[in-house]
Amino acid sequence: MDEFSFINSIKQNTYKQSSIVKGIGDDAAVFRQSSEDIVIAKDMFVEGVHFTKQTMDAFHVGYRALAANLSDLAAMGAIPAFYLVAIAIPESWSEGELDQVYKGMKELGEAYQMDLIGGDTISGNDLTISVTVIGYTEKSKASYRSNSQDGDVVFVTGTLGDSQAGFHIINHHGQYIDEVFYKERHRMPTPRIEFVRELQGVSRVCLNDISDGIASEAIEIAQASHVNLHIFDEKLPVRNTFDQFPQSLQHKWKLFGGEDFEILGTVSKDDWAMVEEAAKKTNTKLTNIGYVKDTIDTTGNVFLHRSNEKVEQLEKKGYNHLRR
Ligand SMILES: Nc1ncnc2c1ncn2[C@@H]1O[C@H](COP(=O)(O)OP(=O)(O)O)[C@@H](O)[C@H]1O
Ligand SMILES: Cc1ncc(C[n+]2csc(CCOP(=O)(O)OP(=O)(O)O)c2C)c(N)n1
Ligand SMILES: [Mg+2]
Ligand SMILES: [Mg+2]
Ligand SMILES: [Mg+2]
Repeated sequence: MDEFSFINSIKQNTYKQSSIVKGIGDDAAVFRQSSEDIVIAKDMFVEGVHFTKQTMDAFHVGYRALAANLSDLAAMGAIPAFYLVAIAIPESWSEGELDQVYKGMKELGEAYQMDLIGGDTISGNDLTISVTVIGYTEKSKASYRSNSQDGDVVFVTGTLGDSQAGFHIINHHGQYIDEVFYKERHRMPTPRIEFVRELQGVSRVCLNDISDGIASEAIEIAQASHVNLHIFDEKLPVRNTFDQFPQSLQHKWKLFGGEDFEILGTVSKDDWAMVEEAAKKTNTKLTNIGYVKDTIDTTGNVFLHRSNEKVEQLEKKGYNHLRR
């Protein structure tokens, strides 16, 4: 294998998106768009930081790298269309493994009619994948973190803490219930594209996806919208077998764990029924976990109401790459 035969091997023969003018094979890709807003996001996925050969198979590496990026498109309410992949490949990764990485990406990409339209290939010391995704929304319909308002309902999809529970199971030998579910939530998270696309009829919705833990993502919404979020610990959705783990770990994983790639959002009370309808239609678990309160004296804070009536202000202490 050399660089160019590798690129040839990953190149699509045909494209699904009708807006494509030039895909892989020139200095850049070209697509044509006239009436929608273009949405672009990039997330890296790096050996030793996001995964090791012990925590994931090559297929999962590709799948998870693209899933995290699709989750960011979901958080904008966007329809996925294209992706570009820059990859640094160590000598220790075989041709067969690389093939599996791209198979993982392809499986998810094809599920959303996405085309791989470019990227870059180099050799490197740790497998590093940098994905760029491109999607679109109807004009002015992107769901910004700054869209939250006083009185909104706070909601979250799916269950929380699963990915870190899966990571724990992978790294600690032992007997666990529901092992397959938790491991898969770590390796093959579901970007909530279908659900957010059903929210198009809602006039204003605020969304953020949970990569660093719900506390961190909730604070991002509170700060961008200049509001306070109040969430109830007892309402935070967890898997029915989550109580097999020590309580302190449950608390840590569901609030600060991250990598669940669920959607945290807020919407007006009047539109809550439409969100419930979207969840039902797309078979997505949805939970009302609290409310938004605008006060004159403080904004940008998130308060966790505990079952003992105690209220604590949450810190942004989820996953943070440059915390030193
Ligand atoms: N090195 C960088 N250069 C430019 N923009 C960046 C860089 N890192 C992050 N960003 C931007 O900062 C914002 C927040 O990034 P991030 O916290 O990674 O979001 P998310 O958790 O949704 O992936 C995004 O708009 C992202 O594009
Ligand atoms: C080997 C390994 N160590 C640690 C983790 C935990 N971890 C790594 S990155 C991360 C946060 C999410 O990744 P990030 O790059 O911050 O995604 P973004 O917020 O940009 O979407 C977590 C919880 C892991 N998944 N694998
Ligand atoms: Mg990011
Ligand atoms: Mg995000
Ligand atoms: Mg992060």
